[in-house]
Amino acid sequence: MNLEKTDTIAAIATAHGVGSIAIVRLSGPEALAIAQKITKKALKPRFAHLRTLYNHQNEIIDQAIVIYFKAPHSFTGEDVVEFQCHGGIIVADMVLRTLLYHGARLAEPGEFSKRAFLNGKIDLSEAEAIAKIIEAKSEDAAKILARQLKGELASFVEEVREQLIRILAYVEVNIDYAEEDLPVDLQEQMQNQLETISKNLAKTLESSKRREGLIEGFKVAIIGKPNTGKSSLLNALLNYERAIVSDIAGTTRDTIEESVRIGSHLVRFVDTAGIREAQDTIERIGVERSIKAIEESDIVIAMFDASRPLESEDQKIIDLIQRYKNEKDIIVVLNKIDLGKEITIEDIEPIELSVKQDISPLIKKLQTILDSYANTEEILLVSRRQIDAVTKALEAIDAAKIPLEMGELEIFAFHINEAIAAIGSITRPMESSELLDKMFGEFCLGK
Ligand SMILES: Nc1nc2c(c(=O)[nH]1)N(C=O)[C@@H](CNc1ccc(C(=O)N[C@@H](CCC(=O)O)C(=O)O)cc1)CN2
Ligand SMILES: Nc1nc2c(ncn2[C@@H]2O[C@H](COP(=O)(O)OP(=O)(O)OP(=O)(O)O)[C@@H](O)[C@H]2O)c(=O)[nH]1
Ligand SMILES: [K+]
Ligand SMILES: [Mg+2]
Repeated sequence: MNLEKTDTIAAIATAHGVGSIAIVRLSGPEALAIAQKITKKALKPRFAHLRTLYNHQNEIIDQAIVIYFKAPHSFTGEDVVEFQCHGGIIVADMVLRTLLYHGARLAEPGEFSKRAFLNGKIDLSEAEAIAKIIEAKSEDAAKILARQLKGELASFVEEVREQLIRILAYVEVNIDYAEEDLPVDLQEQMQNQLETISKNLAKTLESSKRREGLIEGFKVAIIGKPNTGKSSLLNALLNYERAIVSDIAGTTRDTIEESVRIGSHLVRFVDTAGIREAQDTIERIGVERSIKAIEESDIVIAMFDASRPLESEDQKIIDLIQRYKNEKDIIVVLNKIDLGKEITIEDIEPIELSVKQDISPLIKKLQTILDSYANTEEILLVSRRQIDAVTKALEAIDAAKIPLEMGELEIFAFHINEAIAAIGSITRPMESSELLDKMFGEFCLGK
């Protein structure tokens, strides 16, 4: 039993700055008593009361909406009182200081969420979603995290865990009671079930990696020979003159990266140095850099100058398109169509445009591709920690296959237990207080 007395904690939950309302949160066993000292009135659970707030010298400091959430029916699972006071930093600070004067302690970053976790109100995957939602940089990210916050990943974890436990149950019966080998049909059945679980986990890992851009932003590389208008396109996409544009071939020397939102998506555009015939080392480096940019991107925009016949430098780009067309979404753009069309490229359906006039056909195409990435029902892992846990579970299941074939049931059970622990750690790690401190310590203050 934990005999340590839990502190009552307080913090400002809203952003530090000028806004119309600021919220101060108070959580812990003394929350109600402390709240009554500042409001001088009783509070009914889950009612929005308009109350006058007083400081310790009995001066009026604000008129605020005060809500009491009685334990365990609160965000933290403890008694919680919220003060929704007038915005700006001065009033909220006075309210906070008064709460501290009456015996509350200033919360550590993430301490409200940590308490919610320790009291079983949220699991770790939900806590992670809360932390990330606050920092989401696109609607895509916020939507995926809202699904996780609702417990989607937690249900997936629970399902896989139960399947593994069921397999383990067969074995345990056999370790204890049977001298002879597992019946062949049972062994086969277990192998099949493990295979299904493996496939399911591998699919989740794969689609999470492929859709990392939903959280972090998708990468789009712009490649092409010199002077096709790559930097002009970057500037048009960003709506400001980020990159130097000139009629001198080889203007862009190093890759330039910049992010912009397209609809609900966050996109990071990468403008590269033009690919030229590799006569010297520096130019070969240019080709290698473009290859790297392609490999690191989700979508490739390959630019050609429509007003000039196809040149051997363009052929290098076409070769790259052929090489990567099965792995990447590639959009071929024939730029400078305002100067007329001289180029012909076979077997490719390009978008013809003039970056100087209108890039909306390209933006439309990008939006269609990005929408298709975002439109997914699949379970997505959103942190390194979650990806590592699934990877570990997969490895443990893999390691269990041979002992199962050999009838070494204890070794088999050991590995399946490893897999169960690994997958379970996504929501409920074997309580290591260090891990929890580290995780919740990265949260914002007041969360
Ligand atoms: N004012 C306010 N808005 C907020 C929060 C908050 O703490 N305060 N949240 C903070 O992140 C988020 C909402 N999350 C919350 C989660 C649970 C409970 C809660 O009271 N849970 C109780 C009762 C459930 C119910 O009535 O259905 C419980 O789980 O028992 C409150 C907020 C976003 N908006
Ligand atoms: N007429 C016309 N000129 C364009 C268009 N787009 C770009 N240009 C011009 O083409 C030249 C090259 O443009 P850049 O954007 O520097 O080309 P780049 O592909 O980044 O060139 P490097 O960085 O040297 O590889 C500039 O003079 C631009 O003004 C267009 O749609 N029409
Ligand atoms: K140029
Ligand atoms: Mg350039």
